[in-house]
Amino acid sequence: MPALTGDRIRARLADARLYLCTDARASRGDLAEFVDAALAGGVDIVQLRDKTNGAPLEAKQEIAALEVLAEACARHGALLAVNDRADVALAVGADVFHLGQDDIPVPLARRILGEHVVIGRSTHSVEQARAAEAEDGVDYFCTGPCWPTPTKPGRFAPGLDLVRATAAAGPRRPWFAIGGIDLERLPEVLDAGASRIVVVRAITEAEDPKAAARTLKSRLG
Ligand SMILES: Cc1ncc(COP(=O)(O)OP(=O)(O)O)c(N)n1
Ligand SMILES: Cc1nc(C(=O)O)sc1CCOP(=O)(O)O
Ligand SMILES: [Mg+2]
Repeated sequence: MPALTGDRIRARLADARLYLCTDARASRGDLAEFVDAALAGGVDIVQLRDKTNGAPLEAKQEIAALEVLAEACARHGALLAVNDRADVALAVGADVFHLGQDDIPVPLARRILGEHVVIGRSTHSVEQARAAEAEDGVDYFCTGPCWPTPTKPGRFAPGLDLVRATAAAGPRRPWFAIGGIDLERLPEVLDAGASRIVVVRAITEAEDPKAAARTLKSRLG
């Protein structure tokens, strides 16, 4: 179970604007410094998403990296997210659990995690976004990719049309635009109607992750 109650996690989710997915940075060996910088720059939610070799991390490595992220998130008052694996989310007391269209069904994740953990869903079409908005147990969803991205190779990009359609539907749940977003493209994403974003490379590949996060955050209102 997470350290915070579900109500407090959901209140923080409602205020969240900048969501970072990072790998474990095994080749650089700087995960603790990196995440500290990103959080100091204003990242609200950090997810460990490591598919570096096209496959997920072994559970032992995943948990070790999540412990590093958990300590930093607690210090900065940010939310910790786990991708794909409900057992791992439970083990590390994650605040947030993220599910794609091909991952375990939301009711099963809820059965494992209980009511306190926030559950998010990836969506790639208007129909999927509508379903995520309506499905019991889903707290937030993401729409994308806004642009084709090497971080998720082979994933068809519905583009900003999906962001526009999602915004026009006026979802009650928090939702994030994802995929190919960086500082230069951010104005187009905001113009399309998103107010929350998920990024990977815009911060993980930045020379100065703190400055990159701070600049993105400052444009997110
Ligand atoms: C916040 C967030 N949004 C989308 C995704 C992508 O999830 P999924 O489609 O299941 O793909 P993988 O990341 O598991 O490869 C995400 N992880 N996080
Ligand atoms: C992990 C992921 N999921 C996507 C989706 O559309 O669901 S796009 C994506 C990768 C986003 O990486 P970057 O910010 O480096 O383009
Ligand atoms: Mg997944």
